[in-house]
This record gives sequence, structure tokens and C-alpha cells, in this order.
Amino acid sequence: MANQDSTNPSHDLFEQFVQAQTCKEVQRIFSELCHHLQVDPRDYQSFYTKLKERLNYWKAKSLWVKLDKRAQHQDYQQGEVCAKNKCLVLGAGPCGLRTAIELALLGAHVVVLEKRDSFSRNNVLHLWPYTISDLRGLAAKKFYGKFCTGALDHISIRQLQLILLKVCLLLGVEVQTGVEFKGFVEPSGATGWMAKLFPDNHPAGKFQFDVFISAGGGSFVPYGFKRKELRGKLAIGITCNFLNRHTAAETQVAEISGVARIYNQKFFQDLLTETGIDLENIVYYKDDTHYFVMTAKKKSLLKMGVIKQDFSDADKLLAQVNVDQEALLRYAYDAAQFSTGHCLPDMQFAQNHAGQPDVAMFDFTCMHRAENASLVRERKGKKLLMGLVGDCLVEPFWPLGTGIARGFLAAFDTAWMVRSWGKGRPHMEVLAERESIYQLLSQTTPENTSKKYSAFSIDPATRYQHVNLNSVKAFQVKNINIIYSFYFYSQYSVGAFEVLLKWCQQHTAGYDRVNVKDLNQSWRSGLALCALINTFRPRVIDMASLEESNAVYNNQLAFNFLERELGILPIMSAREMSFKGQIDKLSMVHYLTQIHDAFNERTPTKAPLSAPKVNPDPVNPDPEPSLMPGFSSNEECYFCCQRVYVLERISTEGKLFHRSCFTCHQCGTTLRLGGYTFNQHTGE
Ligand SMILES: NC(=O)C1=CN([C@@H]2O[C@H](COP(=O)(O)OP(=O)(O)OC[C@H]3O[C@@H](n4cnc5c(N)ncnc54)[C@H](OP(=O)(O)O)[C@@H]3O)[C@@H](O)[C@H]2O)C=CC1
Repeated sequence: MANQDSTNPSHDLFEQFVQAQTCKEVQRIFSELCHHLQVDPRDYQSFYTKLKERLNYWKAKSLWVKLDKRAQHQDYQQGEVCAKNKCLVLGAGPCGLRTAIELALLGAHVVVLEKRDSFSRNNVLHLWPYTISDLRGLAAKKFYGKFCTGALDHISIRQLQLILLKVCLLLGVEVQTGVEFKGFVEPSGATGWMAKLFPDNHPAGKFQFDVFISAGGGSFVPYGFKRKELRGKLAIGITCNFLNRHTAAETQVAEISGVARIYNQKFFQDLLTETGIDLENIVYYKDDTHYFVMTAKKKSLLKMGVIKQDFSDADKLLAQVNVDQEALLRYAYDAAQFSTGHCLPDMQFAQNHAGQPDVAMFDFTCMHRAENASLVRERKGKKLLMGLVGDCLVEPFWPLGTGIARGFLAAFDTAWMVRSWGKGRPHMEVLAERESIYQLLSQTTPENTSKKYSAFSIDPATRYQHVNLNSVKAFQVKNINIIYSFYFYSQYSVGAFEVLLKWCQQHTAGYDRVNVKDLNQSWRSGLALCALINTFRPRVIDMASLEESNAVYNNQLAFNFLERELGILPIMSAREMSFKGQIDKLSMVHYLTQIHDAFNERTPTKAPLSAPKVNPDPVNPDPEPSLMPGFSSNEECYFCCQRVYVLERISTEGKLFHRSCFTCHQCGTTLRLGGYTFNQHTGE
């Protein structure tokens, strides 16, 4: 049998594919293998089956058994459920690739874009038990024999990418490296959503898709998604990697799963005395490299000359010009030496993707998380479902080791969303469900997720212990989608703001005391809004009776009309609009876009600019304004029962709150979504 295997070129190629250790090598051998077996990976729906038929020998079979087991899960409905969907995934980091695998199993046509052309991240990720079980199910051990054999559970980012890349390719996912996503090409009559790429003649630019998943990492978030900043006290992280030659002496050195100052003061005191290095904590993982990550105190970095000058602003403090690279290397080297008892022989820095010693210093004082995980865009009748996964969705706090675990949970949740999309569920329901699940993500720990790892699937109920798929309602995501739609649109359509401004100017021209020069400050007196209404509904407002100095009255008058007649909810109070220092442009763009959309289809009625009209009492409009379908008539804060405007509100558990009212019942601290528990019985 062994002889027969080694003489069969396809078996030999398959073995090389399984063992390949760089991204380029994997892609090259895969292409040779496909060529040799005469299977076309572009034929994504039958590619895996054909490959299996043609590679029907014992070594390959053990892999097929694993992948078949996964593919046969009921969630995928034998690859039928998303057979009509085309998905573009941005980023071939672990989260992008993991998502792509699920989308392929659902039967979708999947293309992954990655701007790097190599996998060069040495840094090592901590794995929760469920991720180990998940990766074993994808035959991780076959691709990487050392998978989780150490005393601790971890894997280098590049090894993880290699495993996932191989699975992706076998399942018919197209992975394009060395190509950067630059934005969207909106649908025309004949074509659907496409991507603007660099290089711009890249063939993936022709791919038309209805699902876009961004897994572009912490520094990439597609326009249209808003991020929240979570700021803690200054924390400076240092990562470094040393070559692992896998000698007996290196094997002897014990890993450090995490030692923190509060638990081992002596260790840190000795380190300080011996080296002058002052740390809060340190982790050491032995993987492809010897990987260290530590939190250093600013004072010691200044004292050791790593940081040249003290600044209160973290960006300035850690700016390249303010860091002495040689001193940083020394600092990291000495910390690594000390913490391994000087037992690692001949420590030499591994290289990063730029060919430099792999040492990085970063600020994790401030982390980001997206306010929502999904959006739907529609242009020319073509809908695009957008989702975020990985660091792009939630940046992890590395000492907790949550990055990849929560990253994979979000990948599954996103696949579940695409499944609902593929099933044709109304898109607001799809989004509401996705946002309901997203609220759980920041609370998840290995302890509060299900322990039945083998039963984990893309179905959230198999993973989260208490999942309520309806905690966010469809009407609540509606406003989020409207808010960002214009913003999003404007980023990719040259001059979209100008188009809106021109439209406003055109329809307010000629009115006394109205001069629209921009999309925010010119609207303060309320006269421009009233003028706009008067152009399209000439008998509603008596323009001549309005006074410029009575801004609250004018704004309230316009707000009332727009809400009652067109269902457009005010984004702030009339008082705020009149007196706020700077009117937020994005908020006004959102508001004016809705007015534009509501009036745009109608031809303005040519009427005298100041014909006598009867103004309703704006301060006391209809007691029960009839709202348009799709809008809630109950836009009150659950806690204070006051009106809650779109831009100041958050929603969870099917309720709305002012941001300022969403506080802990016990200590009064402002809470964030995902960082609270709700008592259904007391309503607190
Ligand atoms: N230092 C560390 O230890 C790091 C750890 N991680 C961890 O890795 C895990 C997975 O992270 P994940 O969310 O998958 O993100 P990753 O950062 O691993 O992957 C995202 C990939 O997308 C690429 N990319 C970004 N923008 C574009 C674009 N416009 N077009 C094409 N490609 C693009 C990025 O390239 P580029 O990076 O060049 O922008 C990167 O290779 C998490 O646990 C995370 O915490 C992630 C990053 C660093």
C-alpha cells in the first residue's frame, strides 16, 4: 500500500498539500493537484464531491470522513440552503476563513479577499476548549500534527490560517491573496453588487455578490458601521517572538499561561530588581516560535529609554518617532530571559512580515466594538447583506484570551444569519435576529457557554445557554439601517452629500431668511425645514408668520408635521436642534435623507412662497399622532418614560432606553449592551 501511494502522483501531491507550510505553497500545490485530477475549483458546488471521488485512497479518506461528518449536519440542508447566494468575505485572517468554511457548507459561492500575500503572523492565540473541539472536527491534527499537544492550548495565527485555508480550498472556496478591497461598485441595471479592488484589473472584481462579510481585522471596518470606543486605564502591551529550534533544551522550558502581578508579587519584584523592567503580567507560549506577551508599566518604559518622551495622549506616546527600537528589543529580550529562568538557549528574534525582529508595542487602553453586527443595503432593487466578524466586530482584550473564541462564535452567528437570508426570511427579521445574538457575544466565557462541544453548530441554541432570538425587534433595526444608509452611500458615491445639499437648496430657494449653505448649521432656525415642507405641501405652514428668533417653535412645527404625515421620527428635540453648539452633520444627513426620500417621488407644488396658512400648535400637536406602518408609536425610554430620540437611544430586551438611563440598578454605573443582566420579573 505504501509503495502504491508514493508512486501515485496525485497522492504525492495531496500529501504535499496537507503538509504545506506557507500560504503560497498551499495555493500552488492545490492548483497542481486540481490540474492533475482534472477538477475545477470554480465548479464550487460539485468540486468537493469530485475531489473525493478522484482521491479515494486511505489517507485522503480519513480527511473526507471528518469533513463529511460536518457537512452532513442538518443546519446545512445538504448545501441547498444557500445554493443561490454569493458571498464575498474580506480578510483571510482566522475569522474570515472560518466564516468562509461555514458559508461554503451552506452551499454558497464564496470568494475570500486578502491583501497580504503571505501568512506571517507568529503571534499565538489562546484556544477555548470548544475551539479545539471545533478545529479537531475540521481535521486540524491532520494538517498540523502538533495541534494542541503542548501543556497549554494555543496555536500561532499563521498555523491556524494554514489549516483553515486548506479546508476552505477543499470545500471550493476561492481564496484570493495579494488583493485589497477598496469599496463597492453599486448595482447597475444589469449587474449586481461588485467590489472595487486593488489591483483594479483583478478578476475577483467581476464577482457579483449578495452577501458581504468583513473580517478585515481591528483596523478595517466598512463604512456604514459605527464603532464604540471602550477606554480603560493606560495599558501598554508588548509582543515578541523568538526562533524555536525545537531542541531538547527548549522543550524543557515551561510555558507560562499567564502570571499577573497581583498573584505573584515576588516574581515581578525580582524582575524589577534584576532588570529594571516593571510589568503587570506576562504570558509565554511555545509554538512555532517562543511567543511572549506582556503588559509593561509606562514609568519603566520611560526609565529604560524605550519611550523617549512622556505624553498623556497614548497615540503620541507610542508613535514610532517616540520609541527607541533598540531599547524595546532589549526590554523584551530581558523580560523573556528572566521569565523563563534564563533557560532558553541562544534566543534570537523571529522575523515579522517586514523582515524585522518580531517585536511590537501597542496600546490596548482603548478597544473598539461595532454598535451593530449587520446591515442591509439596497440599490436599484438589489439587496446586499453585510456582516462583521472577528476583530472587526469586537476587538478582544488580549489578557482574557477571548479573541479567537469569540471570533469563531461570531463566525457561526454570521453563518446563521446568512442561512436565514438564503431561506428568504424578510431582511429586517434577519437583522433583528443577528443583533439579538450579537448582544450575547461580550458576555460569553468558557463557563457560560454549553459544554456539549460536539453538538456545537451554527445554530446559536447549541452554543449559548440562554439565547433569545427576539430580544431586538425588527422595527429597532430599521432605524439603524436608515441612519447608516446615507452615510454608507456617501462614502462610495462621489458627491452624494453634494447631491443632497443641492436638492435642499433647490427646494428652499427664494424663501425669505432661508439660506441653505450646508447640511447642519443652516437648519438651526427651523425656517429651512419649514420651507422645504412648504415647497412640497404648500397649505400646511404659514411661512410669513414664522420668526427666525423663535427656533424652538419652528423646529417643533416641522418635526411634528414630518412625523405625523410622513412617519419620519425626529432625531433630537427641537430645543437641542435650536441651541446645540454644533448640529451633528451625520444626524442631519440621516434626517434630510428621509425627507428627501419621502418627497423625492412627488413633484413640488408651485404655490406662493408665503401664502397664508394655519399653523398647528407645535408644542401641543395631536395627542396621538398616527404613525406610518413600521414605526413604533411607543418611542419612550423604558426607565424614565420620556421620549427617546433616535440618536440618543439604545435598545435591548425589546425595549428602548436613553443611553444615560441605561445604568446599573444597584450602583448607577452606565452599562453597555452585552454587559448587563436583566431581571424579567422585576424589570430591572
Ligand atoms: N498582534 C496580534 O496578536 C494579533 C492578533 N489577532 C487575533 O487574531 C484573531 C483573528 O483576527 P481576525 O478578525 O481574523 O483578523 P486578522 O487581523 O487576523 O485578519 C484580517 C486580515 O484582513 C486583511 N485586510 C484588512 N483590510 C483589508 C482589505 N481592505 N482588503 C483585503 N484584506 C484586508 C488584514 O491585512 P492587514 O493586517 O495587513 O491589514 C488581515 O490579514 C483574533 O483573535 C485577533 O485578536 C489579530 C491581529 C493581530
